Amino acid sequence: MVAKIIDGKAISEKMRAGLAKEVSNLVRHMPKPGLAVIVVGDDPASHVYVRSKAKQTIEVGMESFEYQLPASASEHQLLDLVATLNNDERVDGILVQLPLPHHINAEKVLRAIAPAKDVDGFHPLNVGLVATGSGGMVPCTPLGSMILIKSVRDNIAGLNAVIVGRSNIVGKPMAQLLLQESCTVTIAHSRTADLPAVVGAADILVAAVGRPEMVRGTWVKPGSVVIDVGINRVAAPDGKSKLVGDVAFGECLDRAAAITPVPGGVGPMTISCLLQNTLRAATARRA
Ligand SMILES: NC(=O)C1=CN([C@@H]2O[C@H](COP(=O)(O)OP(=O)(O)OC[C@H]3O[C@@H](n4cnc5c(N)ncnc54)[C@H](OP(=O)(O)O)[C@@H]3O)[C@@H](O)[C@H]2O)C=CC1
Ligand SMILES: Nc1nc(=O)c2c([nH]1)NC[C@@H]1CN(c3ccc(C(=O)N[C@@H](CCC(=O)O)C(=O)O)cc3)C=[N+]21
Ligand SMILES: [Mg+2]
Repeated sequence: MVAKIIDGKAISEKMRAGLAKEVSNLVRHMPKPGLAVIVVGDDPASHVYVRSKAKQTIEVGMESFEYQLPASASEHQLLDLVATLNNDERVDGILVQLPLPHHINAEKVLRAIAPAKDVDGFHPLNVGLVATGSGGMVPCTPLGSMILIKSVRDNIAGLNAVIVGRSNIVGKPMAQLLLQESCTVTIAHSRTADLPAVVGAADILVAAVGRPEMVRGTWVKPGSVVIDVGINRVAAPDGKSKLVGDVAFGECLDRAAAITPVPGGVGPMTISCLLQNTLRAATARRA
């Protein structure tokens, strides 16, 4: 078997072309949808993401507002800025880039974002709505991963889905979406006994661990769909660095039915889903 490589970059570009059309229709009768992104501190990786988010936001015809606070910014300052943006009519979506510096309580900040503007889907109200299948803003990375799964499998009901990783931003919401689609869902984590055996039962595998190429090809069930969420920067032979996922991609090519690459898989989908959530927030809020 030769795995189909799922082209997240191409699918995300198509999504944005569709969003751009919708936005151009919308702005005939309302102001441009706006996305505000707040970064605290000067982590270079965060800046790369935030720049590319801003660029793509503008490309689909929306307004981008960027806020940079120093690493020394207080929790109070950040909460103040969130409150200002909650009340800013031009702003439909608010994203606070994670992780935050340790002296800031991230949970408190996420709860301060107006749920209607919570385009990350991290506010407890949206987490609850998604968990009960009652709507709510769906977190971007799981949403994008689900679109990639659907691009290769029409009906996933009854399939065994295994997620490695139980974070609030990827693993847990991914489990909710797969359960909603009637998969039999297993969530594995650092305390899981015999991870290779658990992974080996997966018809759909989602790896969201943050450990370069931890999932080996021999673990993967033949014929499965492999979604690699991991983004890990590692040293390359040429002395530079490169991105690799949480899955040993090359080892899976003759086992999996389909697999996402890193880069060019889930990452670009995350940003397109963020823009989709922003458009959704704008239409809902201004209706
Ligand atoms: N493509 C994209 O758009 C995005 C990519 N990412 C990437 O996805 C990866 C995961 O991110 P995130 O969810 O935030 O990470 P976290 O660090 O929050 O969570 C990692 C999870 O992996 C589990 N884990 C760690 N080591 C092992 C192990 N040896 N065996 C099994 N499970 C293990 C942890 O278990 P435990 O809970 O027991 O500690 C934890 O649940 C990262 O590489 C990140 O960069 C993240 C967000 C978006
Ligand atoms: N509040 C919040 N929401 C997030 O959604 C969020 C966050 N904080 N903090 C950081 C993580 C990570 N994340 C990525 C988004 C896009 C790519 C992406 O586009 N990656 C490209 C490669 C980019 C490169 O070359 O560095 C790819 O995989 O092809 C990666 C990672 C969103 N996150
Ligand atoms: Mg997101």
